[in-house]
Amino acid sequence: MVDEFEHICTRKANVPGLVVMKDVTIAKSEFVEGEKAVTKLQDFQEDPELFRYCTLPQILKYVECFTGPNIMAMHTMLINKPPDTGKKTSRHPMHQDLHYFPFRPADRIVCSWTAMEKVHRENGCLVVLPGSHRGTLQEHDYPEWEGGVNKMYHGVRNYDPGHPRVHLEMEKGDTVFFHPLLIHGSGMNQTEGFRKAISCHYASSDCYYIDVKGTTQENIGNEVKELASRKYGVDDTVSFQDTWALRGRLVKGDRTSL
Ligand SMILES: CCCCCCCCCCCCCC(=O)SCCNC(=O)CCNC(=O)[C@H](O)C(C)(C)COP(=O)(O)OP(=O)(O)OC[C@H]1O[C@@H](n2cnc3c(N)ncnc32)[C@H](O)[C@@H]1OP(=O)(O)O
Ligand SMILES: Nc1ncnc2c1ncn2[C@@H]1O[C@H](COP(=O)(O)OP(=O)(O)OP(=O)(O)O)[C@@H](O)[C@H]1O
Ligand SMILES: O=C(O)CCC(=O)C(=O)O
Ligand SMILES: [Fe+2]
Ligand SMILES: [Mg+2]
Repeated sequence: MVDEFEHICTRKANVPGLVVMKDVTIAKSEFVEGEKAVTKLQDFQEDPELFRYCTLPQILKYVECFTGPNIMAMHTMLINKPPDTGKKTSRHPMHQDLHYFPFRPADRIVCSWTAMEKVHRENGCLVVLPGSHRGTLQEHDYPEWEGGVNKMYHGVRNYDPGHPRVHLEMEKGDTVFFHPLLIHGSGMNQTEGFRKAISCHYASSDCYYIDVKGTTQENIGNEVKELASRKYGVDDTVSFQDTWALRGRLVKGDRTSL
């Protein structure tokens, strides 16, 4: 999967629908080539080699406990957290993934996140607020960071910095499964290496879409729709829900609703 990542970065592989995202400070500075420019690959569901991650039986065994037998891969990412440029933009603000998802119920959604190498505090491991998955969805917005923030890196507004945190230091291949309401983020990468992880958000295909108009999710819904119209030229008839229905891919069972 590391090889496939490199092929994508050097354009030896071209994957329909895949979004290659650069760190904001790297994108706005001079040209950086290949994988060193890439912060994250998003939506690799049409890449056979990377999508193999989403179908691994040793992962689905646990996913099925939360989703039941009809399992959709709704969101796929390969994160290549770069060495921080000094602006602290390699951080990911504390957030709840449910903010991005116009479907419910939350308990039928689960994320698997696998370390592709040793992750620790120095290279920016995941940080979680234990127990926060028992709360509700919070208001999210861009954090006020001096050095800039990556596109769509919304964070929880007014979260309690005094809440206990747990740093998830992991060995290569270790996998964490977490609830979409769990407040989490990741720190700066203070090493010279790129910290790689691969993840998939699964949901039961029996989940249903919700309308985010008038909710705290309206801001991200509008941002995603703007991106879809800029990138694919689609008009306003393509909804926030549609952008998810188009990207979601069945991994097991039947596609009943999503
Ligand atoms: C169907 C579609 C669906 C998509 C849905 C995604 C939903 C995901 C939800 C789930 C999320 C789960 C949780 C999460 O992971 S949250 C983080 C998720 N982030 C994204 O999904 C980002 C998606 N990608 C984009 O928005 C675009 O590809 C960006 C904007 C990144 C590049 O744009 P484009 O491809 O057109 O490239 P360009 O080279 O022409 O640059 C244009 C301008 O943008 C500037 N720029 C470049 N890089 C960045 C950056 N990192 N931050 C800020 N700005 C950036 C660049 O300097 C230039 O500005 P200027 O110099 O003109 O001022
Ligand atoms: N959708 C989910 N994704 C990830 N973890 C989950 C999800 N739903 C529940 N969990 C976690 O799985 C474990 C079992 O959950 P369950 O709700 O069955 O038990 P519980 O006794 O209510 O525990 P808790 O009070 O910690 O939630 C708990 O640790 C819970 O936090
Ligand atoms: O890998 C990380 O740093 C966290 C990424 C994350 O939480 C997300 O993209 O939703
Ligand atoms: Fe997240
Ligand atoms: Mg419970």
